[in-house]
Amino acid sequence: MPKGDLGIDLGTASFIVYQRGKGIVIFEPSVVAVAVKTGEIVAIGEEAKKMIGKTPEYYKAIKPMKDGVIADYKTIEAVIKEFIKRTVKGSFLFKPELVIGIPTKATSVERRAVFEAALNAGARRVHVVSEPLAAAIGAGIDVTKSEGSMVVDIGGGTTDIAVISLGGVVVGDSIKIAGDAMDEAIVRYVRKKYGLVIGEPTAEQVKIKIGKVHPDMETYEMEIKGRDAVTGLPRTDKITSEDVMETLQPLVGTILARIKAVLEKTPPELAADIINNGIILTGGGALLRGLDKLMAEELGVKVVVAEDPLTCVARGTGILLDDENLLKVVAVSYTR
Ligand SMILES: Nc1ncnc2c1ncn2[C@@H]1O[C@H](COP(=O)(O)OP(=O)(O)OP(=O)(O)O)[C@@H](O)[C@H]1O
Repeated sequence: MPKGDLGIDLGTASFIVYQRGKGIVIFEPSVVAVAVKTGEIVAIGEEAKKMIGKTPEYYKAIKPMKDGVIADYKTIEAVIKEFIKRTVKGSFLFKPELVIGIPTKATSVERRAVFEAALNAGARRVHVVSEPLAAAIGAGIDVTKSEGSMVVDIGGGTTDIAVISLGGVVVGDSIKIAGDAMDEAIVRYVRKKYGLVIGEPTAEQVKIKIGKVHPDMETYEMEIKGRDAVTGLPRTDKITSEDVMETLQPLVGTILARIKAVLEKTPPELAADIINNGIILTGGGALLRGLDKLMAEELGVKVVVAEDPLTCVARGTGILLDDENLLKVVAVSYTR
């Protein structure tokens, strides 16, 4: 494939684009600002995110990805078009080949819609690959082996659990409990315990900066700014890592229960491989302090956090741009 071809991770939290021969060239929040009257896209990513809550009446900020799936195909088409424009500068006739990660549970109709959106956006050929497979490839796993590997990808909208062998997902599950649900839980907790109304971006900062899910991890404190739930006036308060741990416990508990259920459905031979190789954690949620330790204790299996877990899917699609044989095994390809 020529340089300029793209690997794309359309995440609930971030859009990440890998350009062949260059590496990651776009890493933006998956937010789009649209003109209310015309429906025209006015900003994508960081610029659009800044407009949330501050947009004048004639702009609205939308998140075209919801719970890990594409909620708005027309916008995604425009987003892909914009990515092609930004990366394939100057060469108007060049139509890139795209590798796009899609959720495991995407139906054939949704897969087809991704393909249509990408072709309409100006792609020459489109390959779609299941996200946990792309994440595993990005994490350096040889997915074509008969040996089983387990990948748990904790993103913004979804947690994907997949047992992979011979280039496919043998057993898997996808649940709508991931980073966003954690942020929402922190918002509710702070309101209940401290009588303080905070926004989800503040909750996310708390989770990232001082969050933990294992008691052995160090405890920190953080000042949070919000609005008093009773008086409505702005005020600050303090939250600790222990608070976050208490808040996230039920969510992490559910994720662990679903991983256990997948392990129980895994054929014994592959389960033995997983015990030997451990579970690979990818996605932003993998960075939650103490999650690997908690998982290892609760599941009795070694847990490894992939290097740079946030970019595993995008780097996986990038590796596929360079490996046509692997692409044939793991992806579904379309040309008009
Ligand atoms: N250090 C951290 N600790 C805990 N969570 C983190 C950390 N860094 C990022 N996150 C969370 O990871 C999530 C984003 O992860 P990622 O980029 O893998 O998701 P995504 O691919 O966009 O979403 P999805 O896979 O659901 O479509 C966000 O919820 C973010 O808050």
